Amino acid sequence: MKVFINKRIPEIGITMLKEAGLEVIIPENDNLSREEWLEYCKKTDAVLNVGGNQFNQEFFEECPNVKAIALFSVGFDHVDIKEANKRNIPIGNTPDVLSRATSDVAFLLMQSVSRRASFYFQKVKDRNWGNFDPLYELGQELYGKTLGIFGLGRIGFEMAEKCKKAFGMNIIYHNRNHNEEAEQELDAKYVSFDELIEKSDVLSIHANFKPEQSNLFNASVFEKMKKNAIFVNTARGGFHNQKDLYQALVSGKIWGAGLDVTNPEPIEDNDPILQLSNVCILPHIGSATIEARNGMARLAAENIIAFSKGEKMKHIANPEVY
Ligand SMILES: NC(=O)C1=CN([C@@H]2O[C@H](COP(=O)(O)OP(=O)(O)OC[C@H]3O[C@@H](n4cnc5c(N)ncnc54)[C@H](O)[C@@H]3O)[C@@H](O)[C@H]2O)C=CC1
Ligand SMILES: O=C(O)C(=O)CO
Repeated sequence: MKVFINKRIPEIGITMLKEAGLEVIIPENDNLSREEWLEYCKKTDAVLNVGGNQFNQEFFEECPNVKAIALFSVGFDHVDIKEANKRNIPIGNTPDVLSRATSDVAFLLMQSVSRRASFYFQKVKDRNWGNFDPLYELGQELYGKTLGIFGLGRIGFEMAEKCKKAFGMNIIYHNRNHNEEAEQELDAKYVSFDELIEKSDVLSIHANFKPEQSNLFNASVFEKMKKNAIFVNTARGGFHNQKDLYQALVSGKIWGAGLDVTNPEPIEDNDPILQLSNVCILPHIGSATIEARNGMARLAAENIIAFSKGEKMKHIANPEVY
C-alpha cells in the first residue's frame, strides 16, 4: 500500500510505516501547489496530511483511489466529513498528544498579554529600556480572576487546570455538553454563552471549528466583554472577526488579545493588528514541541497501519464510517 506524506514528519512515524511494509512517498518539495498535491494524492491509497490542505468535494472526486486519510492534527475542519462518509473513508486525527503543548501556548499568550510582554520586548529591541516608572504601562495580575473557556474538551480542560493551579482562577465554561470532570476537579461552572463573555477576565477559545461558527466572536461580543478582558484564541482563526477584534483593541473595549491562530491565516502583511502593543501573535505553534510532534507522528502512523491491516483506526474524526 502506498502512503503519501506531503511534508516530512518526525522519524518515528516514517519508521513505523516502513516497518509495517508500507511504501512511503514524501516529495522533495514540501511546499506543493494544490495541483501538485492533488497529483500525488491521485496516485496513492492513503494520505498522511500535514497542514490545512482542503479535503473537499473536489478532492474526493479527483482522488478516488484514496481510501484512508490520517491527519497530522487533531482539528479536522479542513475535511468535508460528509463527503468522506459517503465513500466510507476513515479520517484519522491526533487527539490528546498535543493537548498539553497547545494549552501551554494558550497559557503563555494569556500571561504575555497580561504583563504586556510584546510591548516591553519591543522597547528593549528598540534600545529604549526606560527608567523605573511606578505608573507606566502596568500589567494586571491574574490571581483569583475568572477564566472563561469556550469549548471545554481536551485542550480546554488542560488550560483550565493550569489556570486553576497557577493562579487560583475561577473557571466558567460554555460547551456543547457539561464536562463532569471539570466540574468536579476544577469546580468549573457551566454558563450560557452571554454569561461567559460578560463575566470572563480571560476568554480562551478551545472549541473545534465549523464554518457555521465563522466570526462568532465579533463586534457585538467584544462590546459585551469586560474592559480588562484578555481574548485568547488557540483554536482556529475563523472563530474571530479580526477587524472587529482590532477595533475592540484600539478603542479599549477589551484589554488585549493573544492569538496563535489568525483570520486569515497566515496573517496579512498589512493587518493593522500587527501594530498594536496589546497583542501577542504567534504563527500557529500550539503543537510545536518535540514531544507533541513525536506523539502526532506516532498516532498518524498507527492510524494508517491499522487501516492497512483492515482494522479500525483508533484515533478517528468520523467513527460513524465503521
Ligand atoms: N493552535 C494549535 O496549534 C492547535 C489548535 N487546535 C485546535 O483546538 C481544537 C480543540 O481541540 P481538542 O480540545 O482536542 O478538541 P475537543 O473535541 O476535545 O474539544 C472541543 C470542545 O469544544 C466543544 N464545542 C465545539 N463547538 C462548540 C460550540 N459551538 N459551543 C460550545 N462548545 C463547542 C465540543 O463540545 C468539545 O467539548 C481543535 O479542533 C483545533 O482546532 C488543536 C491543536 C493544536
Ligand atoms: O492539531 C491541530 O488541530 C493543529 O492546529 C496543529 O497541531
